[in-house]
Amino acid sequence: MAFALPLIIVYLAVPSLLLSFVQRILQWREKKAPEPKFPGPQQFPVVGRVHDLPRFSMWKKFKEWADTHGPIYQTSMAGQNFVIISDESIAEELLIKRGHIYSGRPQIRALFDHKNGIGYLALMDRTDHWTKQRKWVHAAMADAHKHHFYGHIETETKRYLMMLASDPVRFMDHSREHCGRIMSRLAWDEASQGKTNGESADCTLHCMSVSGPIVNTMTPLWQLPGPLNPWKSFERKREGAQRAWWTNNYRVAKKKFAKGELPRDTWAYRYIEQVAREQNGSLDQTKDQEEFAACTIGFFNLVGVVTIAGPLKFFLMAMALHPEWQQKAQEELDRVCGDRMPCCDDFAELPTVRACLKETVRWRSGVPLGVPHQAERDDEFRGVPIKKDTIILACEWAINRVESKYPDPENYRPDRWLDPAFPTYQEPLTKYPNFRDSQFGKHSFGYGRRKCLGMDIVDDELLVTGASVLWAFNMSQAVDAVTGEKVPIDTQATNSHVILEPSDYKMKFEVRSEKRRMQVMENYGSVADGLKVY
Ligand code: HEM
Repeated sequence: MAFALPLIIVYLAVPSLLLSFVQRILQWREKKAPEPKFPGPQQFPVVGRVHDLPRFSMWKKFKEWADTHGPIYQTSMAGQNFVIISDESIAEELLIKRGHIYSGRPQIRALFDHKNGIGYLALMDRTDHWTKQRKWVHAAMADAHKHHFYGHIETETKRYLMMLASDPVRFMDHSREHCGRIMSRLAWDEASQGKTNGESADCTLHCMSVSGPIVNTMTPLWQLPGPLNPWKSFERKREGAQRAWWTNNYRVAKKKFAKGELPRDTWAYRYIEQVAREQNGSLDQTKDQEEFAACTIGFFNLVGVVTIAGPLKFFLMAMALHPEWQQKAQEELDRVCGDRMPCCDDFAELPTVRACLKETVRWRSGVPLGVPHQAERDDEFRGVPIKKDTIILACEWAINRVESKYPDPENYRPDRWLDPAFPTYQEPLTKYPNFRDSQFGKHSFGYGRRKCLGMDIVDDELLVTGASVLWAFNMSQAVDAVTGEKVPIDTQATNSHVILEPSDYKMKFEVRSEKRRMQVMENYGSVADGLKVY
């Protein structure tokens, strides 16, 4: 790669220098007053401010700049303009009230055709494909939520508890697989694909993240010709395999539907039944129509894996580090559920458990930068012009640390959702806190036309899974066998993906009693026959 550095410099420098030279001449000729600007870090020629922006944990640098430059500031990176927001109400003004302007998505260099294509609902511009897929996913999610996901969350949680009881060391793997199994069951009646689903999601997220392929930051490298461009060939293979896998699952589901063997409580059933209805019973579809269907269901279920696995892993971490909150939540569970594993119907009676979950997502954001929006046309905000294509980042990490709303922001404080003395307290506690429609913390799920489509399942899945783990286990920090010391956990070490998971850490799970162990095993026994394991 010795040739790469001069090449990068040439690619970055020549067009940018030319552009800046021409702009200066034009400004000088027109004797224009400089345009008003938002404050922001000092910019340097060509690079803007890319040189000291870390690819990993970038959100911390954005928070640091917010502390200096305020709740809305601007910066640029190699010619791309950014507006960074660290205040919820400003984010709402731009991304909700002016959602008709700020709801595009920026180009991610290492992916093919995600803005106009059919593969990635969350990364499309507002095309017809996006409208169609978003509408379909929204309706499918709302309908499944009405039935609390048909009991599959509880069934899979019985398996998850058994895995934690028998193989606690691999709790990180079990946690992601658990989330993958639930989504794969709901999508295609194929829970056994949960592990593949998790791996596929993880790899896709790597490719779409700034911390992923270097071409996502050094974008001109993407133009290197064939043999010199490992990123393009990797992506072609990755995307091809993912599409083929989604399409195969869709076709298998279609065959099962035709034979009357596909369960009605799958998203594939919902889709195929609509096809049959619209075509007077015929299931004939062109290759493109099948691929569209496969991507709609495939991406929907892929995005639901790590988005929940990340917060679940941080929740387990928080419980290990905060025995006082673990105990409070367990007392609540013992009172409400006794010897019965918790379920969706216990929602109203478990405010402490919900507060611990909600605080987890505030304390360690699953999407710490938010998902970037892009200006679809020129605009002006507070007298400052915002040019078309500017990327708007509502930095979740910073928004979650606004002291006036979240006092003592660096610490894990579930009481902020339970105690009327805190600004984020909301009544009645039988309903709040929640993820779906709390007045506070809704920024974690984004804004306006691009708002998250998964909040319903987040409420159910995190509640049942989190409450059930607390019901079954005592959790604590691992202890070093040699020194007898607690093994420290780095709570900020993550994979730095756009949707992130904590890095591997160690902790201890002990079944709360022998009786509880028996219950965990019996629960698993009661569902094992109906579970697809291989
Ligand atoms: C705690 C868990 C989750 C968090 C914090 C979260 C957060 C987000 C955020 C910040 C966005 C971008 C919104 C914007 O651009 O303004 C988003 C979009 C999206 N989310 Fe979630 N999400 C979670 C779980 C899920 C789940 C479980 C699913 C599906 C099963 C899901 C499906 C989606 C989809 C499809 C979009 C794209 C919407 C669009 O671009 O039009 N999310 N989510």
